[in-house]
Amino acid sequence: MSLLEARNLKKSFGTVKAVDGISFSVEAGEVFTIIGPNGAGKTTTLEMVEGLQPPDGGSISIAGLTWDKDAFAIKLMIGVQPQSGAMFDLLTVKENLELFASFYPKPKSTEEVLEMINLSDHRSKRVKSLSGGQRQRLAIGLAMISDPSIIFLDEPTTGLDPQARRNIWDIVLKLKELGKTTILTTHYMEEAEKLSDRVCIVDQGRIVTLDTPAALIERLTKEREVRLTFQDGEEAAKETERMAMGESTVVRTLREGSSLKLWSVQPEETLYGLFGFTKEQGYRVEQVSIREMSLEDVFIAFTGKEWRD
Ligand SMILES: Nc1ncnc2c1ncn2[C@@H]1O[C@H](COP(=O)(O)OP(=O)(O)OP(=O)(O)O)[C@@H](O)[C@H]1O
Repeated sequence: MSLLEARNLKKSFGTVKAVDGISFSVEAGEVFTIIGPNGAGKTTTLEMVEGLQPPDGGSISIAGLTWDKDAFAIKLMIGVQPQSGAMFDLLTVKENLELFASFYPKPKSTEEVLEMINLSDHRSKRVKSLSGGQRQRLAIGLAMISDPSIIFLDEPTTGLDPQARRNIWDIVLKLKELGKTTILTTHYMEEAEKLSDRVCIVDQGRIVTLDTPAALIERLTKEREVRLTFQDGEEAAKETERMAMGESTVVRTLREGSSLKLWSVQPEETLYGLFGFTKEQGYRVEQVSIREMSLEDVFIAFTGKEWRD
């Protein structure tokens, strides 16, 4: 049995089907990420699993327990990152942690949490004077203060700069090292790819696809984009394009001035052939790259839509 099972969850607001039959299971120790564009239904899904919104249909079980029968026991097992309005602005970081700790029978030590969220040096700062990234780290600290086995983080990095985002990633990875299970929502593909054991891509209230990031990328077409830029300008690019079009591994080409893009089913082999040709012709190649596929490509392949962060 999985640690958490959500089956056929549904939730509508008026005529909007926010969640339209979502099912997934999460294993102990996993970082499980729900990713999707704005309005995809991530928060609604998470809030139903967290017991904050009743589903219109479907079922949720956490360690075999259900919200209608075992709400108290589930609340002791899970930690939910509070919305920033739930923190006390005039209290210090440490005081907020101590206050939340007092709600639980066996909380984690405040010192240990301060260390985990890297706010030990800011323990005496009032919450109102924290930066956006520090507030988010405190919110994660508040989610872990009860020492839960499952931690829910709803878009913990939205609106943060890249460094602040990475600091949050470090905390998620530390939680994983401690054997905690983390359920995360995000609309940053890079984040989902870096942190998650498995990713569930949602769009319009439904699961588009669900698997490990590597397996999702592997499922994509075998075509890879190869780019070359020539020092010798347009003529070299044109001639190399003509040669490439004759290669059986090359699917299509696109040239812009002295830059050439081509899509190959065997990019390394194509490159050997191209280099043989350019050397023979005496063309100097300035830049070469093979573009790796990402989760963003998975989203585009499954939905036919462009991804927008
Ligand atoms: N309380 C509510 N009342 C009315 N409509 C709602 C409510 N909560 C969510 N919705 C609608 O349900 C849909 C899904 O919203 P949800 O917040 O779950 O998406 P999301 O994927 O978390 O989006 P975001 O990334 O913008 O937070 C949206 O169309 C949203 O407008």
